[in-house]
Amino acid sequence: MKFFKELGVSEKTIQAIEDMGFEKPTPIQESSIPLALNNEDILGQAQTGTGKTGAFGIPLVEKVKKGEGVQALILAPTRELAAQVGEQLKAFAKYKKLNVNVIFGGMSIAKQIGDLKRKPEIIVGTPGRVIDHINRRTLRLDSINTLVLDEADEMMNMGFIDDVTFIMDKLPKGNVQTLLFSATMPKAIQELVTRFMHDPKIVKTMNQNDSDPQIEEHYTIVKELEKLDTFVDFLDVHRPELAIVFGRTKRRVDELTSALIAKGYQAEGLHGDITQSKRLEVLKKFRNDALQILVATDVAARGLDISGVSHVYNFDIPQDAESYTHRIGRTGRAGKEGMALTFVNPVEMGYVRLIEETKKKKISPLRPPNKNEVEAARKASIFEKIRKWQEKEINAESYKLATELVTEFEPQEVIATLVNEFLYRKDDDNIQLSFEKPLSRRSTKGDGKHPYKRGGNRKDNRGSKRRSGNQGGKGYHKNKKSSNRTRTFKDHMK
Ligand SMILES: Nc1ncnc2c1ncn2[C@@H]1O[C@H](COP(=O)(O)OP(=O)(O)OP(=O)(O)O)[C@@H](O)[C@H]1O
Ligand SMILES: [Mg+2]
Repeated sequence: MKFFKELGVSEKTIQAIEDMGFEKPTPIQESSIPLALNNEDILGQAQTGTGKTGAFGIPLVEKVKKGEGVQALILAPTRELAAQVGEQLKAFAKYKKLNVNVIFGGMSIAKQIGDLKRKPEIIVGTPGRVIDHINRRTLRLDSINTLVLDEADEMMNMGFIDDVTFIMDKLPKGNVQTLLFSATMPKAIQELVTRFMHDPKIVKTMNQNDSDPQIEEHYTIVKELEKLDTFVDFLDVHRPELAIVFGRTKRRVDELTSALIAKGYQAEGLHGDITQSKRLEVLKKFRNDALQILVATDVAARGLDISGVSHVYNFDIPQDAESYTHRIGRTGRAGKEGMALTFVNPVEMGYVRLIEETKKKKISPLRPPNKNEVEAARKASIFEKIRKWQEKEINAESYKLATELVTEFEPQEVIATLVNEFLYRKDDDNIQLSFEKPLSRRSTKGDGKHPYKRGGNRKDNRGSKRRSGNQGGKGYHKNKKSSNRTRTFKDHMK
């Protein structure tokens, strides 16, 4: 393993990356940086959480010159990812003092126009808002010499391809270096991708053990009506530090979030119909450990790097192996360990097989915890919680109330009542989710075809207002077994 210096990275940038805690390059960085510095086009593939942002970001920061106009454009599929990549690039460029602007929808366009007037050297954005600025002539691409597509296969997917080609057409002809990265690169997409590049170098650092994400992968078979209770049982037994739970639709995310809150968990939802300021606020809370469970659609599947995510749950199984890879890749990052658990309706087993075939890896079955295990875990967590809470200063009012309570009731009775609420609120049978149709049965033999075609509303990330409409309203339903609405999968993506 080499050091950054040996890869041709300058002192200033090495200083910046050392400040970030990077000592040595990861394998994808080691292979990509020298090629990128040599102005080659790169198609880079490496597992989730192995430093692809640095693989394109470090050489890009090296190449860009301060004060010479807009030179690099990085496109990402979601606003949250654009914001995160922007932050990393700013950190890489700290001593070169480059100006990095992040532009995406849902935020004030006037402010972005003002920022763009100052000619940032690097722009990170989502395609929709970038096109907006091109059309308003507030962003000119004629001095761009580097284009990056992060999550390249997603950017070449149905919802984005037209926007991305529109932007590429506006770039100067001839000498733009293109750097395309993703953890997944289905064959069909790879051919498309290379058409946009000049003799690209294909860099794949997949099966190198030291960069393998350490993710323990499991599935559990569960019927739709038992999903919520089983999930809560697993949560109590696993006691995740931070967890991301993926639901198939926006309605599902809303309902699951409300149900978890009603059962006493700290949870918030993230999907394309939530206002942008709320989306950013939720993610900030999650990053700062002020929120334990993030419930999300696939909008959170790609690229997000949040340390402390110990568990990923697919409350609903994703319909293709790529989505699975990205979702579970939110844990087990930068050499850390993680656990992923997928809930599978019996008719969906074909999808587990598809994922196993594509990834050439077995996912092992896990039986739901039994009553005793759940009780033991909940009891243990009460002790743990009380010890933790006692570290905080206890409000004088609380002491006063405690005295009043024990004057009126037996102390044991008071505690037993509180414990009962804490432990058994979770078993409230009245909290139900609307029925969500399982994925349609798939042949378990594997038909050799890649089901890569997906929902047509991928653009939803950038225009949350565009598809508001009826999202199932109130969240979870009390005393309502199933509302059996027939809505298609596509209607609810993101
Ligand atoms: N050389 C390095 N040394 C130490 N940590 C690193 C290094 N490079 C990257 N990291 C850290 O590893 C984590 C994952 O990096 P990054 O987000 O770039 O992964 P990725 O490959 O883009 O993953 P994904 O496929 O999910 O987008 C980040 O927290 C990053 O700061
Ligand atoms: Mg990434």
